[in-house]
Formats: sequence, C-alpha cells, structure tokens
Amino acid sequence: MLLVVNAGSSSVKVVLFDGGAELARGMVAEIGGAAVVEVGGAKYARPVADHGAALLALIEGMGLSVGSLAAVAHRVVHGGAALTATCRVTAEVEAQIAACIPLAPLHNPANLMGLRAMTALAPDLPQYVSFDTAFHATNPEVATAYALPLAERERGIRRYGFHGISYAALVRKVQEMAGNKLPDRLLALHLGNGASLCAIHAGHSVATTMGYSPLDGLTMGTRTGAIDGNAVLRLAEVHGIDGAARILNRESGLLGLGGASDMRALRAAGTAEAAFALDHFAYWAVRHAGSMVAAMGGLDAIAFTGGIGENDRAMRAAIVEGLGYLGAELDPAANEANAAQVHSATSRVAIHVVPAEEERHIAKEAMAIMASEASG
Ligand SMILES: Nc1ncnc2c1ncn2[C@@H]1O[C@H](COP(=O)(O)OP(=O)(O)O)[C@@H](O)[C@H]1O
Ligand SMILES: CC(=O)OP(=O)(O)O
Ligand SMILES: [Mg+2]
Repeated sequence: MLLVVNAGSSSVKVVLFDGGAELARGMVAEIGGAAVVEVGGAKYARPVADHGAALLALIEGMGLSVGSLAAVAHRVVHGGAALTATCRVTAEVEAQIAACIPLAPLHNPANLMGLRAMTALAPDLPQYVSFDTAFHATNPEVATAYALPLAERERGIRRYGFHGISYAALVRKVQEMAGNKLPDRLLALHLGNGASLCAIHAGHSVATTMGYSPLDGLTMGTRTGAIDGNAVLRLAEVHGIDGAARILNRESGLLGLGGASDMRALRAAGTAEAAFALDHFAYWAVRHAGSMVAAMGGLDAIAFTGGIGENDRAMRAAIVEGLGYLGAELDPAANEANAAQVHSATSRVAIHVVPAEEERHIAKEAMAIMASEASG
C-alpha cells in the first residue's frame, strides 16, 4: 500500500492506495486553529498544532499500521530549478526542499513537516516527492525570465509556476474525455484556495500565471495575486518584510476584499464587499486568460478544476462570459449540473470540468519509480 500526503497551507489530505485502487482518505483542515479531522466520513474536532501532528492524527484515525506501507509519496509545492521530476527522498533532496522555503513560505514548511514526521515514525520507509513546479519546466525562457540584471537572475529569481501536479493530472483526464485526442491549445484554470491558469500547448505547459512564488497572477483566497513590485516595497517600508509577507500571502485576496477567504462563505455573505471580491476574482481570471491564450496563439478548449472550478457554477458562468469573445459559450443546464462537459452546441471551444486528482497522479508517479527501482 502507498500513502499519498498532500499538505496545503492550512490542511493535510491523505489518500491510501493499493495499486490503482483508492482504499481510504482523510483530511485535517484549519491546522493551528480549531482543527477538524475527517476520516471515512466521520468528522471530529481535535487540537492539531502543525502539519506533522496532523499527519500522525490521520494515520492513527485511519487505524493504519506503517508496517503495512510500501512507501509514502508527498506533494511538494516548490522544487526550485533543480527538482523537476518526481524522485525518491534523500538527504540532498530534503535539503533542496528546505532551501526553497523562502520561495513558498505557506507551503514548503508544511510539506517538510509531513516528510519529517514520516521519517521519525518509520525511518526506513521509502518516501517520494512530486513537485508542483515540475510541469512548467517546459515553459520557454522568455516566459520564465524576469527582466532583471544577470546577477539577480542567477540567484534563481525567475518564474517557476505551480499547481503542476493538478495540471498534469488534468491533461490525462481531458485527453480521456476528448476520446484520446488532446486539444492542441488548452486553457486550464485551477481555482482553489490558491488559483492559477496554465496555457497547455500539445500537452505541455508554455505559460502560467504564478511566478517566483504562488503569490502572482489571480486574486486568491488570502493572496493578492499580481501586484506591482514598488507597491510591495512600500508595504515593506510600512510594515517591515515579515509584515508585508503576511499581508500579501495571508490577509489579502478574497479575504482582504470581501471579508472571507472561502468562496462559499463569500457567496453566503451577501454584502457589497463580498460582491466586489467575487467580481474581482472573475475579472482577473478573464484578464489573465487573455495572456495565456496569447502565449498559445489561440484557444481550442478550456478546463476548470479545483474546489471553485469544479463546484462554483456562477463563477464558471462569469468567467466563460468574459471569454465569449473567443467563442466560448456555456450550456446553462450542463453548467448547473456540474457536468463533465459544459459547453453549448454552438460553442467554438469545448469546456470541461475536471476533478482535481493530485493524489492519484502523485501515486502513479511514485509507483512508476518504485517499479523501475524494483526492475533495475
Ligand atoms: N460547492 C461549492 N461552491 C462554491 N465554492 C466551493 C464549493 N466547494 C468548494 N468551494 C470552494 O473551493 C475553495 C477550496 O478549493 P480547494 O481546491 O479544495 O482548495 P485547496 O487549494 O485548499 O486544495 C474554497 O474557496 C471553497 O469555498
Ligand atoms: C501552489 C498553491 O497555491 O497551492 P494551494 O492551491 O494548495 O494553496
Ligand atoms: Mg489545492
């Protein structure tokens, strides 16, 4: 059996696989606060201090004996320039993940805590890591380079891009849904707590909205999305570096504009601020989509994924309406039903809704390496 660990900024999800079959899943949300542990449909509140403790609570809650595991595979958000493919964890790999903490301050510490908690529990158990940055390794340099002096670019200050595990899984899924024929120019929208867009040309990422860190691009749950560097400097002047980082990453986005980071809470709020936050989210998704379509030289299909992309019908409708100039049109009934394909008969582009299957993709990647280790 293989345990997949997906540690987000404030949550840990685990999924237990046996071969390709999913056996069980569990999740801890709101780590650090009034954490809720959810295993096999049962939910209970329990104090959970950090991501390592959350993982241990899940293993205990699932009644899992680590002796029955063949391996653990983790999602790691930032792999930097060096880690661009799923690999087995070594001391060197762990050090490289730690070196990327300043680049993904909400995520890489959580990923490392999960990894280290597992090492402490079962030191000899093989562990594998898949990176959110890896899928974007195919972006051309003109897309990844910031126009900085060489010395600064050599520090690794460049665009990396994220949500790559989700996009890689989405490419497989869209290919299946489109009768094994991959759309040539696919606009993918990963809309969750973190949100980004990706231009996928012939199955490969050519551009994406997140940059050096998962802060750039779209308006997100608590992150600003794109903001002028000089505005960042001004925030740092007023609040210090740590204060500015906190504001940009944790207090902005939908929370900063509308008073709630969660899309469902925002829709329920019914205030003018919440309505503005929703408009801002849709407007910037459409603006950035234009940039992605330009990077691919056109558009053949659209795919929505992530908690918002999969479930929020009104947000999909607002975004597709904004992309009407590209010939995108929804079938309102299919959209209302959260169907797998939601385009109208007259839409010039196909529009898919794809469940985010990050854990299954991580499992496949780890199992492929385990198979090659066993045969080699
Ligand atoms: N039925 C729904 N309608 C609208 N938004 C939803 C729905 N279900 C989930 N969401 C939103 O999805 C977001 C979380 O997405 P998810 O992909 O689960 O996040 P994470 O990035 O933490 O994995 C939240 O804003 C949540 O409100
Ligand atoms: C990279 C990123 O933003 O991840 P998440 O959406 O899980 O916060
Ligand atoms: Mg997510």
